[in-house]
Amino acid sequence: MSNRSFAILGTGALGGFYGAKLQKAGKDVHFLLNSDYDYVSKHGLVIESKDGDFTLPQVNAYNDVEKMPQCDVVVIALKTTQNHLLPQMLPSVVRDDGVVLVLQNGLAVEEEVAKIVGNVNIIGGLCFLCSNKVAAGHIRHLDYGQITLGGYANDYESTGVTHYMQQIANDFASAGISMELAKDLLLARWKKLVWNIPYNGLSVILDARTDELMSYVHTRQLVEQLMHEVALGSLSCGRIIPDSFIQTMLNYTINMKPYRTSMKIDYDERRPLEVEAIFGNPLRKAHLLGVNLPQISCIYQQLKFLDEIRRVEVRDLNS
Ligand SMILES: NC(=O)C1=CN([C@@H]2O[C@H](COP(=O)(O)OP(=O)(O)OC[C@H]3O[C@@H](n4cnc5c(N)ncnc54)[C@H](OP(=O)(O)O)[C@@H]3O)[C@@H](O)[C@H]2O)C=CC1
Ligand SMILES: CC(C)(CO)C(=O)C(=O)O
Repeated sequence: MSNRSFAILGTGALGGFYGAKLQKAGKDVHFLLNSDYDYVSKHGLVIESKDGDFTLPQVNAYNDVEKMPQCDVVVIALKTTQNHLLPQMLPSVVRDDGVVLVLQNGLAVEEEVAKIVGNVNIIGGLCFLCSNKVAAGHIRHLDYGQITLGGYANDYESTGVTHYMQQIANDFASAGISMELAKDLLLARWKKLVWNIPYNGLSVILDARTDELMSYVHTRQLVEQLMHEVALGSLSCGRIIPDSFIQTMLNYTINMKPYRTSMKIDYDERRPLEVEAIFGNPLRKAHLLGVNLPQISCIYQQLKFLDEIRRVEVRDLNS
């Protein structure tokens, strides 16, 4: 067993789930919390999971990154809407020569991380996980859980499978998490967007669950068209997504339990939407390479409107 230490920045649906699994497997894990800090420092974490429920009555909880020890692996599990906090969080918690593991959805976060901490290894992880936080320190894992890891190098050059990726995959695998290693992080991120762009976007705009989007011919066609446009975006970066992958994602969703996407949950809960990481960054990357993605752009503009309206409502409610 390795003795690598882990810092989980954002102990919510994803960070709480994977962090708790790592601690249960005997790893040294440190959790950064926000509003749940008091509760979790007293009561720990409860994980309800389709793979078996468990509780951790005691965890290393922090409400200030400066109080955390420097760790070997720093897992970014905040919503990307909080990434403006990373410049003040990362430098103090990551060990020189340590690893920053970005488990968020979307594109280009690794580029932001590389600008903040130059002396570390950066790994991206694509999580096929359906998990929600249902109360303070209480995570409900509904389905799936696999993580695909890919190494980050300047401009998303492909790194192949690195030693660091292998070590971290072993740590997570020893905690019962299914792991896959990708040679090319940029391709892996575009592949994840094949799912997130249509379902996250349409679930909010059309007020629909995944099963509803797949039940009607018009929405199903729209999902498929958006998936093909994501593949065009990927191609603009020189990464080929085959049609068979799109078919696999459609089948995957048909077989999934009816699901409210993470963006839909955020919208319903009046939280900011991850529009820039999931839509804005891919659009800008493709645009810089001379490729416009009109259908994705149309979804992006509608989401920006809905997000802005919600933010104004929340601001007015709190003032
Ligand atoms: N949930 C899932 O199944 C999946 C999620 N993802 C991605 O993972 C990322 C995280 O999503 P998810 O876990 O669902 O989101 P959550 O909102 O459940 O978790 C984020 C956590 O970060 C905490 N946080 C926010 N600000 C701070 C701060 N300043 N200091 C400490 N903690 C803070 C929040 O605490 P508080 O609420 O108290 O502010 C919250 O608990 C996103 O990019 C998402 O797209 C990807 C695949 C699946
Ligand atoms: C694909 C899925 C459902 C789980 O990985 C997801 O990423 C999300 O809801 O945002």
